[in-house]
Amino acid sequence: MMSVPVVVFALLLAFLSYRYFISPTLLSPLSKLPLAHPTSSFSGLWIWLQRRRGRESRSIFAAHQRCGPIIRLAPDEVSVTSLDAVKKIYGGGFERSKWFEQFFNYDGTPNLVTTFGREKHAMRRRMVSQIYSKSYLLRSDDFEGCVREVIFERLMPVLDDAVGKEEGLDVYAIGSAVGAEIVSTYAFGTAKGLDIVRKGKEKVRKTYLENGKKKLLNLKGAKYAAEILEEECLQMCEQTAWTLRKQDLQEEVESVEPIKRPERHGTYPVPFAQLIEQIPRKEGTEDFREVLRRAASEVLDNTEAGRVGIGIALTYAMHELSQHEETQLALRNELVNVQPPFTRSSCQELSSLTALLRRLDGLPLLDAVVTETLRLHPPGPGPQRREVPKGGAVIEGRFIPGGTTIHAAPYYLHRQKDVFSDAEAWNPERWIGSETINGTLSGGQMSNEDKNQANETDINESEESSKANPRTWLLHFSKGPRMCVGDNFAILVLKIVLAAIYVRYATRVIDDEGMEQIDDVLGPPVGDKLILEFKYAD
Ligand code: HEM
Repeated sequence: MMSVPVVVFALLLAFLSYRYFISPTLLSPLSKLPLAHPTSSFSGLWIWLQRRRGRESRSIFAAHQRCGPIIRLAPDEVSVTSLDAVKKIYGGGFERSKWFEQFFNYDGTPNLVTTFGREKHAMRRRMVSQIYSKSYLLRSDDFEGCVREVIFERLMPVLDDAVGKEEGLDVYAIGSAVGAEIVSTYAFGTAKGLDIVRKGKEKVRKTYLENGKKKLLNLKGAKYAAEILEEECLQMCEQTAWTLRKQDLQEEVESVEPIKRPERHGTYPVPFAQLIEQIPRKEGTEDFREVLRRAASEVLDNTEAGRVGIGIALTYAMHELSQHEETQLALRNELVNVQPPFTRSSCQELSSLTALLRRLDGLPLLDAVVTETLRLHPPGPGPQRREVPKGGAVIEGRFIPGGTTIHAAPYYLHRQKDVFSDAEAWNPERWIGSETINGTLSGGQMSNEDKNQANETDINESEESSKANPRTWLLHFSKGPRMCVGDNFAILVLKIVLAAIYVRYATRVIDDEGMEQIDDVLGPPVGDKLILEFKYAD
């Protein structure tokens, strides 16, 4: 006769073996999928280790090359590389996985990234999608004002100062600062938004960038850094709200007793004004402090997206151009031929910057440089996690149960050998003459809504015709209803900054040690810097 403890132990062992080994390995619908690693069916250890060692995307890519377009990484995690699967997951609007909860700001105050649930998300997205659309930006005096101030009045003197200096300039730092500042000034107006780019702001710039890095990469002191950034952003919200209120009061007074209206100081805070007007009406929030916190959570997330996304893309575009002198010359040639001329001296005096932005947006080589940089060096190269909806879904002919984490990643979609020849080479030429989702080469100006439709069409293309149109494989802004809402903003900013730089300066590498991208969800340079030499172009 077995004693009671032995029976209990045996039952427990049987239950654990069933729950954690037999069921996931033999009975789960996922058991038919190829395994990224022999242990993937019953353990998440392998993929956890790859993540810890900073080899996530490279390891998953290698596993796909061995095992095909759909693989199991862990008992409840699947990765895909086929376009059909991407269409279903992202075009079908699968929810973001709980992993994204780390992007809440202010103790769980949501923003667009962390708004779960289709309807709630669509409602928040409608508040901002129009003011970030290309058609809006290219007609906006406020966007033009931000570009003029941040790029021509604040950035250019810093670059002029770097000319001829032996120590060169850290382009990763200044590019990240430009990315954050242009989003922040659009959100709060040039008078109240971030001011970290210009000469004399080196100390605040360094502190801001360090706090951003600590928060995002969860480095030592991340919590404290996050609190500082949150407090700073909330203060900008409070000051901007106060300015808006003063303007309203002023207008009330003026309508009774007309007096000369004072000049408005700086640009209008477009996204912030939109958020504080819409959040109470659409989300039913009466408490003004809560409205401010929600607006701050949104703007802080956008500003960080600008710092990271625009910062990384700018760094790699300039690194590649500094190594490809012939492309740098061809780009300058394209820029100096823009009519009316967009030359070194006319930059600051351009009477209509918007007209210039439109022309720059239509330049083939500039567009190709940006697209190729985002293909080979996507700022977020890693997996874009989604959750299979309740009831499950059929992906690549396999049934995937509801609740499974599923994803694709730009890193391996952008390296498909049968789509991109010589995929590891930076070759902007591959995009010249190719069709475009953003409508840039055809000179069109699509709104976000137009583009979402184009994206749908693009999502509905067959695998065969998609191979002929490599743009359909690009995932750097994701796809579908949860794709990046700032994509047009980011592309326009990248184009105007690169144009303003390369029409005026020539750059050369001084120190590019550690330029490989961190292999994680976000991919800044491992060395955390890129030092370039600046010279005035001939
Ligand atoms: C080159 C620059 C940028 C890149 C590569 C980029 C990339 C992305 C990607 C891949 C996503 C989807 C992430 C996922 O679901 O897994 C995303 C979402 C988002 N991005 Fe960007 N982004 C960039 C710049 C910006 C900027 C400047 C803004 C500021 C407005 C912004 C705002 C957002 C927001 C709000 C979302 C969430 C959209 C939603 O849930 O509906 N991004 N971005």
